[in-house]
Amino acid sequence: MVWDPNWLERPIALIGLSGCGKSTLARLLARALCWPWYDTDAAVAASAGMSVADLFQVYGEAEFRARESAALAEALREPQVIATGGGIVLQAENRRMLHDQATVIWLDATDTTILARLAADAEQRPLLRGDAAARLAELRAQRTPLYAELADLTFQTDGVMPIDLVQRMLAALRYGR
Ligand SMILES: Nc1ncnc2c1ncn2[C@@H]1O[C@H](COP(=O)(O)OP(=O)(O)O)[C@@H](O)[C@H]1O
Ligand SMILES: O=C(O)C1=C[C@@H](OP(=O)(O)O)[C@@H](O)[C@H](O)C1
Ligand SMILES: [Mg+2]
Repeated sequence: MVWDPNWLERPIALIGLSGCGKSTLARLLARALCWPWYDTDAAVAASAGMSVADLFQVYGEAEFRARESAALAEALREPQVIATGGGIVLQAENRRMLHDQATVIWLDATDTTILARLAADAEQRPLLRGDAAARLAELRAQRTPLYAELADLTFQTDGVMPIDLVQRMLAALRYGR
């Protein structure tokens, strides 16, 4: 990682697998920076008038992905902290937008941590239904190279409270740690 003085001049996008803390951290980091925040999943749910889980079930993943790309494009129009969905990196167009227009922070956690965090919430994470551990392993294998290629900064979140992660992010963004 090489510190870039322009990191705080662009929208900040949080990427990573489900359960690594993107939605939680985006709000907290935005508050600390006095910036707005945006969650692409919340925007998609609002645009469809139904939950992400119901959208997957009724209209399918392709419809969700199209709405997700539109939400990302809208989010990148102003400086704010953006929580993406774990699959945002699947589409080349989304990767191009993130690379060109955002400071990208990759949040990671071990499978054990993610499964524990999401145990109470499996119904709202359609891609982890069924054998969640096996699905998570597949998603990690497919997506890790995509997250790694885009990331300006990376944080391992296991055992670190959100508020402490925000302090680490601020230090890295402002001073390169
Ligand atoms: N650093 C953390 N330590 C412990 N629990 C966390 C942490 N970050 C997020 N969580 C919890 O994990 C769950 C998933 O977090 P969320 O922000 O929705 O992740 P994502 O948006 O990446 O899927 C939530 O219950 C949240 O409270
Ligand atoms: O990993 C994925 O493809 C998805 C992750 C979810 O967001 P979180 O990463 O916030 O759980 C949500 O966008 C949708 O269920 C698909
Ligand atoms: Mg989220």
